[in-house]
Formats: sequence, structure tokens, C-alpha cells
Amino acid sequence: MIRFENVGLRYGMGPEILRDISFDLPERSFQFLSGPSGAGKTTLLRLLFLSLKPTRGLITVFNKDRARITRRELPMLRRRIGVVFQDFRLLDHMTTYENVALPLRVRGREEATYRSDVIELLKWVGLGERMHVLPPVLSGGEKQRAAIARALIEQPEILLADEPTGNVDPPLARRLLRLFIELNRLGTAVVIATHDLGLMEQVDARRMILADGRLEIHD
Ligand SMILES: Nc1ncnc2c1ncn2[C@@H]1O[C@H](COP(=O)(O)OP(=O)(O)OP(=O)(O)O)[C@@H](O)[C@H]1O
Repeated sequence: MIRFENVGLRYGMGPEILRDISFDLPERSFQFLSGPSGAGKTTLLRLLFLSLKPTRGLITVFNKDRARITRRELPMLRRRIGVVFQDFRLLDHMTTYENVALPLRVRGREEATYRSDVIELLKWVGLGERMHVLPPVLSGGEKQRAAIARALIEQPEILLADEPTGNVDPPLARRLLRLFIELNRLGTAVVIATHDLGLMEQVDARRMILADGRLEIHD
């Protein structure tokens, strides 16, 4: 689905943060992306989400060359990639339900066509009782699950999650991990950026480890 070939990335005139990164992200795969703080995990996720362009090398996304993707094509492709950001990015003046429904509303869909899907998804992430409250009232773990639901509402083919268990206690982290595993069983490829070793030990999954700008892959 996504392929990197000798990809390099530097911000401005700074040093190369990522060097010669090559890997394939197969359909329905499950992988952790790990490495020390500052190793470039978020940067790699931004390349995967098409919000950054590589400074060298080739990225192919859904059989398209990243360098040839036009601005107009970007929203269509991004819809196929769900992202859970480290800081959630929920809108505080909208309820949980409205936050999750927003991507569909923005696309001009009538509420009657998606209402039951949003409610079902909120129940699936365990927020059935919290759908009418505003994000400032939600706990960290609830915000995390609202952000996951929003990333999933358009049924993406890939889910990227940046430190999804960073702010939650171990039982909730396990619950979130079960949610990602279930999602993967249903057919979505999953990439979880984390430096939580305990989390990675719970699943026999591919590990992509960034260190000194390079990527090591342990299948
Ligand atoms: N917009 C930017 N401009 C310049 N440098 C940046 C920018 N974003 C990140 N960097 C630098 O790139 C390097 C990698 O950052 P990145 O956030 O990708 O790492 P990370 O592995 O996700 O870290 P953490 O685990 O702490 O979130 C860091 O040295 C960081 O300072």
C-alpha cells in the first residue's frame, strides 16, 4: 500500500533526520514504530500521512508516486489514511459526537446518512455514554478514544497512531491495544508509534525501529 525507497528527510537546512529509509507497508499489516525520543517517529508518520515530502528518495502511496501527487488529489488519498495525533486535536466547542462526525460533515454528507455509524463507532470505542459531552470534560483516555473514533469514521485502509498510550494507565493502554488489534482483524493496516516496550511485548507484531536516522525492521 505504501512503499519507501531510500527516503531521506531534513527540515530546512538542518541535518538529515531520516536517512535511507526503505520499507513496505502491506495491506492488513500490524506494526509498531519505535525508537528513542527525537528519533523521527512523528516525522515518519507525517511522511506516511502525506503532510511532508521527502527531501530524497521515492515514496509510493496507493500506487502513486508521492512526488506526482497534486494538491487536489491529497484530500482523497488522506481519507484513506486515518491518523490519531499525539495531542488529539479535538475541537473543544463541539461534542464528542460532533467531533467524530466532523470529517463527514465537512464532506457535505447529510446527518441522517451517518448518524447511526457515528453512534455505533462511539459505542465500539467505549464512549457510548460520553457522546454528548465536550472534550474538556473527557478524561485523557476518553479523549484518546474520541480521537481514534474520529480517525476511523471514514473507514481508512491504514490507521497511524502517534503514542496512543502515552497518557493513559496500563489497563487502559491494554484496552486501546485490543481495539487496534480488533481493527486490524477487520482489515485495517495499523502503525503504532510508541516507546512503550511493555505495550510492544503484548503483541507478536512487526517492529520498525528508528535509531540514528536509520530504520531497522524486525518481522
Ligand atoms: N518542524 C520541524 N522543524 C525542524 N526540526 C524538527 C521539526 N519537527 C521535528 N524536528 C526535529 O526532528 C527530530 C525528530 O523529531 P520527531 O518529532 O519526528 O521525533 P520523535 O521520534 O517523534 O520524538 P518523540 O518520541 O519525542 O515524539 C527532532 O530532532 C526534532 O527536533
